Amino acid sequence: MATQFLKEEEVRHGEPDVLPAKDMKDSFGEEEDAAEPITPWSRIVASGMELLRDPMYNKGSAFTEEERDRHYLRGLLPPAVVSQELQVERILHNVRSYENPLEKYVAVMDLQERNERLFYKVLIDNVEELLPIVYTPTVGEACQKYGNIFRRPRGLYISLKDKGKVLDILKNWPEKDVQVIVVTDGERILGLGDLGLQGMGIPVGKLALYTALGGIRPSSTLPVAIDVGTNTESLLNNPFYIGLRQKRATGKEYDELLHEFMSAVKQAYGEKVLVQFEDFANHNAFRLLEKYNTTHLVFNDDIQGTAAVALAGLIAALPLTGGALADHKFLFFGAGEAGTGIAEILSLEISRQGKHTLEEARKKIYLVDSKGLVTKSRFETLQEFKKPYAHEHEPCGNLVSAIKALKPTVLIGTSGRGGTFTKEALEEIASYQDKPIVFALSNPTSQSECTAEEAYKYTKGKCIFASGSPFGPVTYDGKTYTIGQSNNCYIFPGMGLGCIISGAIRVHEDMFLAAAESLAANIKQDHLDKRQLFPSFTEIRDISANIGAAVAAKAYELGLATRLPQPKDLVAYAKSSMYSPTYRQLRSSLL
Ligand SMILES: O=C([O-])CC(=O)C(=O)O
Ligand SMILES: [Mg+2]
Repeated sequence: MATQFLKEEEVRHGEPDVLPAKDMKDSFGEEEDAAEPITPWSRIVASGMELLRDPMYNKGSAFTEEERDRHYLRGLLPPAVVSQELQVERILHNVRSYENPLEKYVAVMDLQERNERLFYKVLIDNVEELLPIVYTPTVGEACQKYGNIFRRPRGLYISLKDKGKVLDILKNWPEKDVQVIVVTDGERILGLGDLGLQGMGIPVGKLALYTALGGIRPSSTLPVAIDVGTNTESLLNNPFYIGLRQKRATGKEYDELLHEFMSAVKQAYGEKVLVQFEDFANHNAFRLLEKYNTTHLVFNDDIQGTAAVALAGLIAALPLTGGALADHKFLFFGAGEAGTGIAEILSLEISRQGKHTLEEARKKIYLVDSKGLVTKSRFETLQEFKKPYAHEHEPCGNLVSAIKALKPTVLIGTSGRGGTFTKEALEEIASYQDKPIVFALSNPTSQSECTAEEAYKYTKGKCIFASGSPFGPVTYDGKTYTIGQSNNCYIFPGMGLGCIISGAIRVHEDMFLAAAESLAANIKQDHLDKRQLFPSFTEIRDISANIGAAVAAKAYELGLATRLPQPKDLVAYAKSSMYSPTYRQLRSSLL
């Protein structure tokens, strides 16, 4: 009887996460009517062994006696019926028994393939412990070895071989109501470089966080990896590599595939699907964003998400340093997506405070790239995105000489190069500045410009520190500091939620400013006492709801929202729209 069908109430995003009143009654009840119409929120799911093999509906040993009888599961499961809470404990027990983070990653991601609600319950209830596993830093190692640990495909793989067929590929995806896509071409995965198709681990991980942190329904998320080849020899020579064995296509060939994808996305899912560009190399990231942000609902996480989160950290730090943002001098080490993205949002925020023009604000910001300080004398040869920061200044060949010459109060690492905030550099900034702000934002941990411990040690406990990858607390000179993680995962889930609940059709930079301000507002005196610039992840779902509401409010204000009328209480509406991983009852139907 494997063909018997069940239905589960499925809540769509933008609809509050409650069932219509008539369906609130216990769905096991005899009142079930075969002729009952299927609501727009219903889904048809198989029963018996097929049900156990379907990660969206499988509850494993948590299926109740009644469900086992009703849904043809008796005998297919061992007799012990356990609660979801006990299942969570069991999973944690197993995950903790592995010492190697990559083994933990495989164990947790396997769960996502078996039992999706349990996966999210484990993740949501243990977010601080598991974030470094499903996300930075372990996801970086997972991508490096993606071919070796490959078990089951997840997401859509679109390669040069598929040119002309991209819409057909989207049609192969089982979900029709996609609301958020994260797409990468794998050319700059974290600070690990070109990992080709193995970069797929990043969209998969980011979207797991859209659900766990931002409450986006898993079935409405779609990870995509675009395969145009890789220039990484070790991957091309690895028999387990999962992508095309060729060097990266560029120019017209690349642009055509990307364009076909972007057009197909709109055709398949409409105007309101959010596309997050992730881990593209600089030479494509800026131009793709510019090309598509007037026609699609898109943003680039590494430029704009990273920028908003860093801005939130800088705003949060002001009570510690005193003064306003405009009173600081900023030096960026690394002038790519993150560096210039932060520089731009920072200039915008300073200019919005009314005392400075955008031009004046930009003058407070200096960039160091691989050739040294970005100066006017280099203007002609600079990439476009660096040009606003090419100021009149003597050349400085390296970071330390730039610190000496400029005496910045804020030092931000976005270089993708580990260990580059040397003892000398950190000692220098602490030599003239009482409370220097030092952000080492590159990921994963191996690429962080310095460790939290080094930052406190070499500045003799003076610095106010944040990092892109997680670090545990640091004790220096008898004081213990909590290290805030300036990672875009504080922003993108709330940004997605805000776009969805408002039905936004474009992402505007002011929506990122609103998100940053909302995040910064979580930092209170007790955080500042520990010099912690970002809140703990245990509160992240409420924080995401607040960010979502702030983003949505801005979208309404800018006339970019299509879901009308505007809900009166956006925070309550955001919260009620969030996915909950608690098991739902399956209803018997269509007998
Ligand atoms: O994934 C992360 O941890 C943050 C990010 O976008 C990157 O480093 O590229
Ligand atoms: Mg990224």
